Amino acid sequence: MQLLSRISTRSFTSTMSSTTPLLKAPVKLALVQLSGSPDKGRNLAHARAKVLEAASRGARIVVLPECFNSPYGTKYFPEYAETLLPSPPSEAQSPSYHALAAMARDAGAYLVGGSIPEYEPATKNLYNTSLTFAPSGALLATHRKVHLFDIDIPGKITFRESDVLSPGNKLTMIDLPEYGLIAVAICYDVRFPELAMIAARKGAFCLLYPGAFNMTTGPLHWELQARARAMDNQVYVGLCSPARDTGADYVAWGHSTLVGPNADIMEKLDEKEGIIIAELNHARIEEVRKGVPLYTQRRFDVYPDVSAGNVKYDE
Ligand SMILES: NC(=O)CC(=O)C(=O)O
Repeated sequence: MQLLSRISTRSFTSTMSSTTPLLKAPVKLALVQLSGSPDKGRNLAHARAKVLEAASRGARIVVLPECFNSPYGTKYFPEYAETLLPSPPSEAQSPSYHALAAMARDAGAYLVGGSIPEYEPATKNLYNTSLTFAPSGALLATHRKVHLFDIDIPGKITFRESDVLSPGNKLTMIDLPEYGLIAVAICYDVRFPELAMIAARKGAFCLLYPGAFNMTTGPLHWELQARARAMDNQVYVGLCSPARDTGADYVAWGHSTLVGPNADIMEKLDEKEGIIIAELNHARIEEVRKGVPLYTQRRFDVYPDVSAGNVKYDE
């Protein structure tokens, strides 16, 4: 008995205090489900119009979909890829980077810029990369998709991002000074609960995934993944998809979804273009964690804490 209580006291130590406010002030988040086309210029202009619309409706964090500037597919990535060159006169080589920076600045909002195909000249590698900008237009973080989408479901879908892309090597957490920490990852990354768990234990209030599930995996797993990550971690989760284009090589499921910390669907779109805007607040996280106090009940004497040890992440 004595031994048990000694073990449990030690193992109940969480990496966070339950009184730490994860979300410092209520914030409106927008998930912008965009229709795309093969025309990169049109995609950037369209994204800009929708980001400004979301901001005019009060959103202070705006999220775009995976590969919002190009069609999604391995044959498109080399053609649409850009090298990330922040300073002028590189605008022509890096149009998406500069367009996103301007959108954030003109919207006066944090912008999780979906993802774009990226080319790194030094290594000649291609990545599926998400750029997050501050309301000033400054780049805050870069997330390269860590888990590449390689699946083979006979008769349904075969996709191998690793034929052309290289994986990123870190977890991405971003400090938004007025609000707190968010984590950003891309699509297939959502299927790996470790990323979400580590981010939440490090104090993220919201996990954001630009993503593009398809007509096979979308109905099966899209909502389930979002709700599972929220349920396990008692945080907000946002999945932001392109709108469905049945003429595209890869037909996206759509259904951008915002889930609350109790795994509740706060808002969900259908397959068409649209914008979700909803308020996130700390009181809701606290209420959920008080009711089901997972954060004080973990047993790291029985199993390891995945957020401890050798984790590569930006904070
Ligand atoms: N497109 C992806 O990266 C992932 C996906 O469609 C799935 O996991 O299903």
